[in-house]
Amino acid sequence: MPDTRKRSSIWLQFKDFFFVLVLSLSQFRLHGSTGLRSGSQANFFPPLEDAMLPSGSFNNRMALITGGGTGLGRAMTATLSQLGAQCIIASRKLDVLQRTAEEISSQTGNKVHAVQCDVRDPQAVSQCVDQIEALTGLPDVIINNAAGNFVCPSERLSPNAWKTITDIVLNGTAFVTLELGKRLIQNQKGASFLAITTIYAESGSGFVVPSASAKAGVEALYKSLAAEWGRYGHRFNIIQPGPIRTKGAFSRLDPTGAFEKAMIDRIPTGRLGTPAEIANLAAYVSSNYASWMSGAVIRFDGGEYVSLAGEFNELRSVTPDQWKLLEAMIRKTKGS
Ligand SMILES: CCC/C=C/C=C/C(=O)SCCNC(=O)CCNC(=O)[C@H](O)C(C)(C)COP(=O)(O)OP(=O)(O)OC[C@H]1O[C@@H](n2cnc3c(N)ncnc32)[C@H](O)[C@@H]1OP(=O)(O)O
Ligand SMILES: NC(=O)C1=CN([C@@H]2O[C@H](COP(=O)(O)OP(=O)(O)OC[C@H]3O[C@@H](n4cnc5c(N)ncnc54)[C@H](OP(=O)(O)O)[C@@H]3O)[C@@H](O)[C@H]2O)C=CC1
Repeated sequence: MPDTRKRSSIWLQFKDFFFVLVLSLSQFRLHGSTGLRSGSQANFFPPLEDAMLPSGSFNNRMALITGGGTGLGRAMTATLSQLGAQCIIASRKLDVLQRTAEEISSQTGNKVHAVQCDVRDPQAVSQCVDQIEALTGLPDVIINNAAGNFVCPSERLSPNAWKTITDIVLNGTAFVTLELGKRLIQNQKGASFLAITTIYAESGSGFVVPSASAKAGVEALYKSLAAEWGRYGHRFNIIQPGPIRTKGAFSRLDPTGAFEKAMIDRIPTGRLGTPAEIANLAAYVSSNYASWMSGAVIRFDGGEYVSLAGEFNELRSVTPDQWKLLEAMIRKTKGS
């Protein structure tokens, strides 16, 4: 390589390194020594971590949670198990599932089964449901939580990148829902289906376009089936979480940690959600306390969506002194 090209390539690598270093340092500074970030108003909205429903609410009930080995799915499994459910967690990584299953069942005393399944493959889904039928019988509660995602400018997406995300999120949810739905109908058994989408399923979002498209599809699927399959005893609901720090999500959506402060700044409750909070909501929606709830879309985001949407919300940063000036200017205006 000629010297000038070598020098410019080294400079480019240095620039990349410097960019990541600055982002990482800013993250360190923002996290402070506690590792937690929040706005001052977060003190008004402390997260409660204990299970909300009465103990035994899920006694004699079977719950399938896809992606239940990690993150939010794991928290939902822990809560349902604590409330008496026998849980089945399913995803690709059997070792992760088995570890989670053992940890949760040793805490709650209720059995948690681990079943390997790639939801993109309809045959694997059908075999997984065979396994579930043999282990516990058909479930009463189905939570479609498994997902794949990463931030990426759309012009950099390969066809396979698009297919991978939409296969996991939309096709995977459809395969699991249809396979279980058909068997439940055949057995004349009712069930609660819950899909975990996200707030941008409604608005769309740049840089996560396959995820936004697939999550919007999941919402259409669940709203449609809520209308069609009530006659078989099936309820379909949707939770749209805002940002909740999990390794799976944040390592792919905010790899340097630089965007977390911006998220918190625009969340009116001044903090991220916690896995235990969403687990309580998922448990309520899946329980018989919510037996009249179907076709619902529940946004659970500390107010982030409305905060992003309102044209004038940035005026929050105007100080009282600045308001005095602004008001005087506005009042001085006469006519149009
Ligand atoms: C903050 C509020 C809103 C938040 C919403 C959050 C929503 C979420 O869904 S968070 C959940 C995040 N969790 C996960 O994503 C867990 C599972 N993810 C994965 O396993 C992987 O990340 C992946 C989704 C990529 C699937 O893994 P798999 O091994 O099946 O695929 P690969 O063979 O690695 O990749 C498939 C094609 O995608 C391309 N690709 C992968 N990563 C990227 C990237 N960062 N940027 C661009 N393209 C990527 C990869 O190159 C493959 O394409 P090709 O090279 O053409 O074959
Ligand atoms: N955390 C957040 O801020 C938000 C999360 N969400 C949603 O919450 C849900 C959980 O996300 P979170 O816990 O944060 O992230 P995780 O990455 O921890 O969870 C995703 C899960 O999906 C499983 N999974 C991925 N691909 C497949 C596949 N092909 N077949 C079966 N299982 C699969 C993974 O297990 P394995 O690798 O073993 O297959 C993993 O357990 C997702 O639906 C996500 O879209 C929505 C909004 C915000």
